[in-house]
Amino acid sequence: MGIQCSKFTACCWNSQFKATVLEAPDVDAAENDEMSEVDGLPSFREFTLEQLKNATSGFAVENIVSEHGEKAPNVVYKGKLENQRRIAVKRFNRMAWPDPRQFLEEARSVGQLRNNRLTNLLGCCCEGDERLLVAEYMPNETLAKHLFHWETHPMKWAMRLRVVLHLAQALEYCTSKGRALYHDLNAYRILFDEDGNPRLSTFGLMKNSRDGKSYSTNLAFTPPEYLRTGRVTPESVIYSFGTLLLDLLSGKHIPPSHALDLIRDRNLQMLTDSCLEGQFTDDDGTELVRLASRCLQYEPRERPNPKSLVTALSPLQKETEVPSHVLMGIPHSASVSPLSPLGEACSRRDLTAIHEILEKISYKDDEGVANEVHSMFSIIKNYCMALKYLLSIIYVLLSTCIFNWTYMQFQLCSCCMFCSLQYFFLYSVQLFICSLVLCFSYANHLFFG
Ligand SMILES: Nc1ncnc2c1ncn2[C@@H]1O[C@H](COP(=O)(O)OP(=O)(O)OP(=O)(O)O)[C@@H](O)[C@H]1O
Repeated sequence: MGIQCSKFTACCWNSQFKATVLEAPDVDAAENDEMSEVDGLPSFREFTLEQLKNATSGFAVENIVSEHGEKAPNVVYKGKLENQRRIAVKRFNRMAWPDPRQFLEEARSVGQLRNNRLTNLLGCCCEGDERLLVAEYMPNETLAKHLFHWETHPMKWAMRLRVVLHLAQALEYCTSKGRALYHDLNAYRILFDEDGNPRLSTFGLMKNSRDGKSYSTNLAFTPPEYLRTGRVTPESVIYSFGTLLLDLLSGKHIPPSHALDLIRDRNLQMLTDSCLEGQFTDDDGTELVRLASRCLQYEPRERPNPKSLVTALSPLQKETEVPSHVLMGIPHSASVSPLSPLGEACSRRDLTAIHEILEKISYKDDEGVANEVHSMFSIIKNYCMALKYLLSIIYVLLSTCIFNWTYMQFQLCSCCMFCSLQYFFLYSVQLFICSLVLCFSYANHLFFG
């Protein structure tokens, strides 16, 4: 049963949350393999700059999707490959990856990951000064948009729980594949796919560092060890996971120190999003606050690992049978009839694309229709030919009769045998010549078409 947030303030909070950190055993490889199956996704490849220029209409401004595009040194574009697959292209600043080999090595390594909790990396491009990454395109915006800048309705509690579980599963998968270091984990790195399911951006797995240990960050709330050493570790990622739990609980990006103060003072009403009133129980609220506190431990070793996050979050899930797009209230791609490539080309009024598609597809697909049309035309042609011969015969017979009648009027006398014979002879010659003409034109048709 749901409770009011004020009741939630009475939830117990004590030092046991700080003291106990249950570390789950290492991730089971078989389980991960099962999770990593992604149907119909091509393997990682290298693209030419020309291909990515074509896909993004020459990196057109209207294709920029980065929500903080003007300020950010790296820009993300949406685009479409020749095979109509939609992609997100991250174009790095020229200084980001000076060494092309290092960039390629990193991209190829991240490109081996395949999991439906990730925006999988489809390829990269490394030509001249250009460094580009290509990932699956996520059409339903970022967590930041849905959590902090929602327009129609706030994100439901059940969906918030699903987001953190998917995120924990994504981190668990990456860790199991030796990529535990995720950079700048924040609400802009979580994107929603066409089904409204949350996914972790693979762009956060690619960051350059001169010494392989020190990284720059654009996190608003950095882990304490980063402030001390300038270095990030897998435990730093869990700290950022804790800040994301606070984001989801509060609907705001509040400083962790402030949140921990509120938790210590048992002032949880201030911590939780007022939009969530009545949507969660005491126990669930307490459990999530407890988990956030564990992730935000000052000592990195006291924070949980991704596996134990999954274990803790799985039983909290609500409305598991309801699809994400329903919980999110977004239109589903399956309910909108997708346009065929030809339909899309027509809607864009792209004559070149229409011509190419017709050349590629129509000639093959419409071969049967073309054959039928062709045979229909030959039948009509044959009928026309027959009609032509019939008309020729009628014409010859008629003209012969007229000729004979005229001839008789002027030449014949009524009793002369000679005249009768002459008449018969002329008539036969005319018939013979007519037959010859007909035979000749038919033979002409047969042999020369
Ligand atoms: N696969 C994707 N599909 C759709 N949009 C994406 C995708 N990946 C990223 N974006 C958009 O681009 C924005 C920037 O993504 P990115 O991962 O580059 O973050 P960033 O903070 O700019 O990274 P950095 O500063 O490390 O370069 C995201 O917030 C999102 O709006």
